[in-house]
Amino acid sequence: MRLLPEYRGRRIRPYMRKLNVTLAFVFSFVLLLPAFAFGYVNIDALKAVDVKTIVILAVLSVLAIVLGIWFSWFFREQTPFGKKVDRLGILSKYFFEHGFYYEKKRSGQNAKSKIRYPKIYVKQRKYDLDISFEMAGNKFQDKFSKMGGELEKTLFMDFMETVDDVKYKTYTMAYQAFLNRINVTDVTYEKGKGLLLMKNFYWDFDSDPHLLVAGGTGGGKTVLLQTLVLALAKIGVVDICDPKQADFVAIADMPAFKGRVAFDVEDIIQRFEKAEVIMMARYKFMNDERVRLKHKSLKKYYEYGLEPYFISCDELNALMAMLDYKQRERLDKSLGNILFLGRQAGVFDISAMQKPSREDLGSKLQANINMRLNVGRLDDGGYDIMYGGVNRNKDFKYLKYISGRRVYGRGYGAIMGDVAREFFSPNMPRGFEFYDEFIKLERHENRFDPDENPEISVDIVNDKELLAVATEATNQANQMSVNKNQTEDVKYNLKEVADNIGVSRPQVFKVVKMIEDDGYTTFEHDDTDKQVLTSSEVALVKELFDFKATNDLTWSNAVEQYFTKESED
Ligand SMILES: Nc1ncnc2c1ncn2[C@@H]1O[C@H](COP(=O)(O)OP(=O)(O)OP(=O)(O)O)[C@@H](O)[C@H]1O
Repeated sequence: MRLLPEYRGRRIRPYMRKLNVTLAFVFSFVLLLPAFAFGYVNIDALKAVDVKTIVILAVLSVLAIVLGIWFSWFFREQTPFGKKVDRLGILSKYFFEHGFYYEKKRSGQNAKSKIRYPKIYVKQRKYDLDISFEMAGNKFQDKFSKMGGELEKTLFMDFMETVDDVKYKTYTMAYQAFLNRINVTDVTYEKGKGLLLMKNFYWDFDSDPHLLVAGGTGGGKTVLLQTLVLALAKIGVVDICDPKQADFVAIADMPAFKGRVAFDVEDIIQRFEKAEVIMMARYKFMNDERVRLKHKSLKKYYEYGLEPYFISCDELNALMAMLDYKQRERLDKSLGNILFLGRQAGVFDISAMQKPSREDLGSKLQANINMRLNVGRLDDGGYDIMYGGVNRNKDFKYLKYISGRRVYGRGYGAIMGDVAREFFSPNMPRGFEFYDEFIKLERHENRFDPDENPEISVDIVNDKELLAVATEATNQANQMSVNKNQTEDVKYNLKEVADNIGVSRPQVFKVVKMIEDDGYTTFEHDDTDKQVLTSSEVALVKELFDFKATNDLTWSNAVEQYFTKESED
């Protein structure tokens, strides 16, 4: 039970729309004080119309006004506090210009009418802000329920998600994603979290298998792909397909990649066919181990001591354009099986393309790639294929410059079904050469690759029994979105849960509390009585966020329907 109303931040008021003028006025006034003092001291000269004194006073006054206006601009645009103040002004102006106000006529013929805004609050944090709109019968409530895109345009920020409660609808908007950018060399794998791509942004391939990277020419797709290859080759084997024979030519003879880079169309198709063999050979090994260890069901690859295996392909559009009908069929079959069955065996695909297209991907392939990143510019259709219906109203922006500097590798990222968030591909520092890093990589052996182990038979892909084992394991894994055994001992506090999901801590707190209060489940509490969640509980909360977004529900409805649906299932 709550004794006090929830603090939702600063209320937006009509006067705030004139904050920039007010600030300029205040700054100018302060700076005019020396001019006034000068005038006061030289009052006699002024009375005597001394030209020199008048000129000095005029210059001082003009300077004070110009400086006052500049200070006001500098404060609002360049200081963190000033930016917060500026956002209040921008929002107030937006609500005024779009008629989101009540007007009360005052008595008297020429009296101005009084303006009042509905209750709108802004809570600004370091990386994001919440804007809460009062609904509860408010005449603007229909408009307030579709504000995501408008707020993005108005504040030039990234819409993350909405949370509904009884009276308010709250939009979370993120800014300064740029500050979360990391360097290429900081991209590392963290157990239980995945590959760190940005501060608080991971690709957890074990729970969100396969990655699609898209972006127009020069957007930074290849640099991102090289970054991924560099980080992933440290934790497993990476095979590479480069149909344009461009960026990976130099690494083909390096220890970690020798015999693992394909350029010709036929070689590339064979590489995908071999990746399917590798996947099935891993399933065979895992299943034999399952029998030996007397496991009831097949666990994930790392439970049997295996490292992940990745197959990456740059320029998928170009590759598809080069294939004849037969080749396309072969590629679709192998890639399709890898995308569908790869997760449990730790076999992951990374595909990069200039322009995501339904023909090149096919709906089956597309549906099984869980993680999406784009860098540079895409057209509307491209964003739609990448991020789906949940993001249809999102205002995807293309930024070439930030603070006057050319920016590379900016785009969006999301797990399929989530709201896309602004993404900055890890920064390649000046003077950094991938070549120097690739050459240092140690070779990880791949005992499931028929090229590297003659005992592996390519016919394993036709083993019907093994296929049944793989399919069943996949179906089971798909039902349980996170394998409980993996990180049962790792506990996440609510801040970590929020970071993992990409939402704010208060939102997670609210959902967790609602689940507990409604008696659906209880979470463990730490010494300070704060909830801590296991990874499967994190997955549950995340699924709830997805469920709410996909079905466009209020939180209480989402929680209720989600758990009733679960128990019916
Ligand atoms: N993350 C980054 N950090 C710093 N610079 C980058 C980054 N990404 C790209 N660049 C700069 O942009 C240039 C082009 O990037 P990249 O080759 O990755 O583009 P692309 O999208 O693959 O284009 P294409 O499809 O034509 O090959 C790079 O040579 C580099 O100078």
